[in-house]
Amino acid sequence: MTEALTDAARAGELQTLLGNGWTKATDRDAIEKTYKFRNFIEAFGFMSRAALHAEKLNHHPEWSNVYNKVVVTLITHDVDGLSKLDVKLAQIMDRLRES
Ligand SMILES: C[C@H](O)[C@H](O)[C@H]1CNC2=NC(N)=NC(=O)C2=N1
Repeated sequence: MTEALTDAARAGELQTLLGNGWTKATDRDAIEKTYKFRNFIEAFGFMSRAALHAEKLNHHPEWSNVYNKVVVTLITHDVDGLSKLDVKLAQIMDRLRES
């Protein structure tokens, strides 16, 4: 069972993500980011690569795509809030975005 994000991780890794384009959702304990790409193929390529990581982690994003934009929300449904899996997937997505 995944556990809620610790206070230490909230002060550490989570703050780093919040300085890197992620924002806290206003209505629940989740983080959100909009990635913008040059075109649909690049956006969809990002989603395909992120999907493989999500499946491997058994941790899945809430997301949507319109043309060159991918809007991502990360939350751990099992704890109804953030866990270290959300931090991990956010870090992976940011890394994929740069590659
Ligand atoms: C049964 C399965 O392991 C769970 O439903 C997993 C799948 N993917 C998940 N993804 C997310 N974002 N949160 C979860 O709690 C979650 N739980």
